[in-house]
Amino acid sequence: MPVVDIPGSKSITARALFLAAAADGVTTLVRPLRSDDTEGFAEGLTRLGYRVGRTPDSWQVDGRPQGPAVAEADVYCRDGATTARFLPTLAAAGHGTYRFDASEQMRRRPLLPLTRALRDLGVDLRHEDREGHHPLTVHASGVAGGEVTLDAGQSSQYLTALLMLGPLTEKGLRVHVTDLVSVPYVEITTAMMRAFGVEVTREGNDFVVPPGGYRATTYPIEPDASTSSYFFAAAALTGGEVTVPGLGEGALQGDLGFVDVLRRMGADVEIGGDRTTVRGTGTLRGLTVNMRDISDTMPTLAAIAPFADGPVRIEDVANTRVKECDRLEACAENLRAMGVRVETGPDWIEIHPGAAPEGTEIKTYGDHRIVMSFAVTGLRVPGISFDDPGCVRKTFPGFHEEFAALRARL
Ligand SMILES: O=C(O)C1=C[C@@H](OP(=O)(O)O)[C@@H](O)[C@H](O)C1
Ligand SMILES: C=C(OP(=O)(O)O)C(=O)O
Repeated sequence: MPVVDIPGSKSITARALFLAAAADGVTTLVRPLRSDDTEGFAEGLTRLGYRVGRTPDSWQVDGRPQGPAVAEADVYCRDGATTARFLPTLAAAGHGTYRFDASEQMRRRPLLPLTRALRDLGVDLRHEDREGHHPLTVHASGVAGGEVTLDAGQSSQYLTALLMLGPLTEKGLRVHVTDLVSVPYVEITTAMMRAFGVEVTREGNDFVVPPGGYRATTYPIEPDASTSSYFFAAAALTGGEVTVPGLGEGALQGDLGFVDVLRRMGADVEIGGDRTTVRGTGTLRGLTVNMRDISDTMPTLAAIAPFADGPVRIEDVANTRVKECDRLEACAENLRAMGVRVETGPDWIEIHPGAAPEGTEIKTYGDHRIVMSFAVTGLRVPGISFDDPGCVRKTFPGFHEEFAALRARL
């Protein structure tokens, strides 16, 4: 019975770094994710003058409720959207001139609703080249707070950034949200803010955050639920069994809900107090599923869909087009290269199982999830390779070794 130790959650590590930096006192992150995204986040904090101490199993952050310790900084956010969207927001609460840039991939990804909201709150924020994209400079002089309207229909990260900024403002924040995707990620944010001493209240479409700052704490990081999806999918696809410890009934991450999709398809799923087990049964039913809440697992499902007993239709995932790549088209293109019939629309993909898929070199577009998803397909299709296998470093540098070890045990 393979038990797989999954590295820490990217989303929780990024939030914990932000909240720790903003808190009064020293916070310890226990078992943070060590990957390109989170190392980039920690490096960004260091550039802004925060002290981040590291041991193999924990990171310590000296909080600075008054904001960055330096008056000027140049921060490179790499490929991380959490870094690229959360750090400029944190910096806005301080006093100084902070420039943020990112990789080509991240520069293409949108940011405008967040930067508009920050400007509406009085932040002097200037985009260098293209409005709503990196690079950008924040001329920070603190944030008074008040009311602001936000369209988070493209990314919930805009809302998370503003909510986490709230306690650092003088008056607190009321964010009126006109649209919102990836709702469970906002629930991670509010649960974590509570652990750092701040209660966010919801009044209809308004999120209300009190002023007053954060309290430092010791924060254990859950294993990453999105990363776990590849291992759970592997069990469902091969008739094997996979247990992930540390992710159970009380898990913060909505992406654990991917196991409910596998259950609907025919897998046996057990969610215990502190672990989750998926057992493949040999049945993989086709289905129609709305993945608006758990869209990082859309490629995982697309990658096993050719083995279902009927069409798999994934709906309401328009924003997967503005992730590390256009994931709907990347999944469709790679499945077609394997000989699978696929259709896509503005916010959906439909995969039609047919003849046995053929091996191909997967076009990854530098997207870690395209690699990890099609590695699962590779359990049933000989001859799958990747044009850029190393891009898994974004969230799981050891993925290929761990997955090979699982493969040998399934
Ligand atoms: O807040 C977060 O940590 C994340 C939110 C989601 O993004 P969107 O809200 O842009 O869908 C998710 O896809 C991303 O991997 C991490
Ligand atoms: C979309 C993702 O990352 P981010 O938006 O945090 O860069 C992801 O990890 O799938």
